[in-house]
Amino acid sequence: MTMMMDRLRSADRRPAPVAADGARGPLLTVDGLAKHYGARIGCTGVGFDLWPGEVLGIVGESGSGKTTLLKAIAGLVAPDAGSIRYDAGAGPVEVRALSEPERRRLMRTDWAFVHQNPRDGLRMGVSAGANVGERLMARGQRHYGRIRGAALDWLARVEIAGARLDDRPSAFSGGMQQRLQIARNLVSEPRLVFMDEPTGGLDVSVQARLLDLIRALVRELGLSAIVVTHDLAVVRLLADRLMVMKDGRVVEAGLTDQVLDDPAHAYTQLLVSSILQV
Ligand SMILES: Nc1ncnc2c1ncn2[C@@H]1O[C@H](COP(=O)(O)OP(=O)(O)OP(=O)(O)O)[C@@H](O)[C@H]1O
Repeated sequence: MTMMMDRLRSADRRPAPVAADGARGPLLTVDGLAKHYGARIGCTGVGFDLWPGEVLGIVGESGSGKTTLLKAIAGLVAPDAGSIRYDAGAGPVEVRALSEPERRRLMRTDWAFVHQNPRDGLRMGVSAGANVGERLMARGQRHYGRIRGAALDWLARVEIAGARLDDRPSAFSGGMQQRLQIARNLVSEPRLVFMDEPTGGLDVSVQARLLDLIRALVRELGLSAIVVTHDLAVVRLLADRLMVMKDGRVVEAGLTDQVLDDPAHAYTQLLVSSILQV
């Protein structure tokens, strides 16, 4: 299995893009990552590289381990085994070896996590403006006018009227809450964004608009992202590369169009054909 994954990784590896900050090589390198819940496998033996500016999609049916993998990488659940190396430009750092304050600082600055349910990623008791401004304050920004200006700017970028700045997220629709969560996450200019079913649970028309917005922001900001979804249309639109998971393991990986148009693994063929038949 490991050999197969190594082969997949080297086969789909593209020349290293050079990031704006001059960093070369993968932004993130995951190796042998595993998380068990008692005897049950959450995910196991997962390895991949993520290059600067690249969007990686993780697909698979319910229970295949997508969310566990995403949270294990992002440090929201503790992995049992494996390594996660992150390179912000000064050389790779083993994330699992960071102290808790260092890891939290990484999550507040370089990394961001967009939850499927905006309630998990927003503070529902404070205003939209405070939700967006908070991450700037966490990065040391203290100037009220500048924080308010940045919050207004980001509300506009996610298509929320500036007049809603002082409203609480509970007064927003589901789609607006998700856009606010995205603004809250992107305002601090993270390099790496984790997204767990970012369009899940929304009406189809709202999903399409949100997907367009995410795609535009990812391209405009040159973000690297890992996007978990069970929706192949989402990865088709967003992801450069794809990993297909089944029973906690990666069964296929490659360029998105290649995997979707010419799936090698029987399980991926089933996933693709079941979608096409809908
Ligand atoms: N907190 C938990 N406690 C025990 N088992 C868990 C827990 N979270 C996930 N699991 C199990 O780990 C496996 C992978 O679950 P996970 O939620 O990562 O899959 P998923 O692909 O994200 O599914 P979905 O698309 O439904 O969210 C499943 O067998 C699940 O039952």
